[in-house]
Amino acid sequence: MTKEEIKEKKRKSQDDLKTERKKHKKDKKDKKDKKHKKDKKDKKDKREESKENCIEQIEKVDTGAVIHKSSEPEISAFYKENEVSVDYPIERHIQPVLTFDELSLDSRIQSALSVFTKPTPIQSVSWPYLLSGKDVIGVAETGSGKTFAFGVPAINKLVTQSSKPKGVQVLVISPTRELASQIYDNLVLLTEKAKLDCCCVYGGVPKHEQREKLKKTQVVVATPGRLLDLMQEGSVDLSNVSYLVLDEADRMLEKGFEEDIKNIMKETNTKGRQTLMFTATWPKEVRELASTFMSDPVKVSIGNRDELSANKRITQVVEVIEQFQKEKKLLELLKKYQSGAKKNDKVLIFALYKKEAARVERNLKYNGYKVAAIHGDLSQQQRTQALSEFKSGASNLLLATDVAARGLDIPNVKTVINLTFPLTVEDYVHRIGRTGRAGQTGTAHTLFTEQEKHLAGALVNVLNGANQPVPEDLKKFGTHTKKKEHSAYGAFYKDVDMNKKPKKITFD
Ligand SMILES: Nc1ncnc2c1ncn2[C@@H]1O[C@H](COP(=O)(O)OP(=O)(O)OP(=O)(O)O)[C@@H](O)[C@H]1O
Repeated sequence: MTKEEIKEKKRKSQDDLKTERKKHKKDKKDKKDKKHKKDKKDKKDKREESKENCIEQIEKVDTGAVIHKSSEPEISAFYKENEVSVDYPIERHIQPVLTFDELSLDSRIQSALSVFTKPTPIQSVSWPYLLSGKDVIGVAETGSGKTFAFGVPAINKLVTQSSKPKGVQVLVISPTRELASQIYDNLVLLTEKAKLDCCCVYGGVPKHEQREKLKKTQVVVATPGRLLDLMQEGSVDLSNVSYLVLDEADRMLEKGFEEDIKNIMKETNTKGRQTLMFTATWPKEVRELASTFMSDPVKVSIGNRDELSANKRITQVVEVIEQFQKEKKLLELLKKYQSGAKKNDKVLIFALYKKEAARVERNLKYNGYKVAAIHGDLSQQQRTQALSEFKSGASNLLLATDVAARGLDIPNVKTVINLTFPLTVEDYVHRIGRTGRAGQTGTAHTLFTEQEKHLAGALVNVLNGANQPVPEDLKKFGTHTKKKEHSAYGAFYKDVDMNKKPKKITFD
């Protein structure tokens, strides 16, 4: 063989090897894709099958607190209409309660519920499990009555106990002071009737009063930081806590809070504890960690919440603009959403960071708007006052950072304006969920800039999932996930991929 021929042969065998490798890689990818598709299909089939079977097989468990009255067709229609899914062995499913008549609670609790006509879907499905002592993960849209979903069984458990409850028995942990305070306001409606004490513990206010209240209370609502502080100084004993709730559970299980939660949980009655997690968004990243705190949990979800999804009663408008156009645009939007017949409509504006919020607040005031603000640079007293003015309607414009994104139940917020897009699309769903609550409708108007293009794909999915129009300008960003420094926030800016854990924001 000549030198040339040898060379040619070598080149050929290298080419063959390359082609072979490419083919192998492609086969591997095809196989993986096929498996992924098959797994997805199997999962879907399983869900459908479980839905079909569950009507026939669900137990009419006698919890003492539930008298099942609804017929199979009624339940079947309810499951379908509300897209209920219960993740639990089919033979251990319990039938939901569709009316308050099906509950046999302590009469004082029952009377507190009489202001409502019927349970919300998350209450209907989770109550039978909770009343029978099970650990529950409850996932339902924003504003769907989750506080009473976990609160009613908690207080009913206390009042129906054979012995008088001693020490702290029920503990609810929430990520922000405002939310803790709101949960407290709801639970007090139940505890007052039942002649029990309830106390709210959060930072930014003196400890003395909280210490005194903790000595005699059975129910505590707390933010993690202050609670740990009081635990460390020996002002609170959690060893009798047998009903523990993490509200906004996905936020509570994020990196920054995780350690605090572990430290709190280990001080509770770990053997006899019923553990609950409630949230509107349940990303994959926290599911495994959650299971380490729970025992044989039932996962109840309302609406198709496997995919991140927004409340469908909210009209979502997304506008792609340039960064520099934002503040002018905001003034136009306020004219649009607060003029004529809409003059007194409540509008909630979200900024991303407190510096931005402070600047926009000044600008709005300069333009003659009476605006209340709530962000981390303000004292707790200022925050509380701003929120209560907005709640009562004394002011109809509130500017907030993500401190107010989750859980806050403010009546009649007609419009949410996202001046700057949040760090994650989960936060977007929570923010816009401040409108369209308790069956009402609302509008969310979002200003989106190129700085956030890495979140465009996930946002498009949320818009599609709620049958909302997707602007062409947004589609142009595709599903880009490239890391990039934010021109407005520079080094403070963290690019958050939907597949990674979101950045922790400390509110406590
Ligand atoms: N059975 C019911 N019928 C009608 N309204 C109800 C019922 N239960 C609770 N509500 C009301 O619905 C509103 C929203 O409830 P809640 O704040 O518990 O929502 P949520 O699901 O916790 O929302 P988020 O995810 O934003 O925290 C409250 O004003 C509450 O009083």
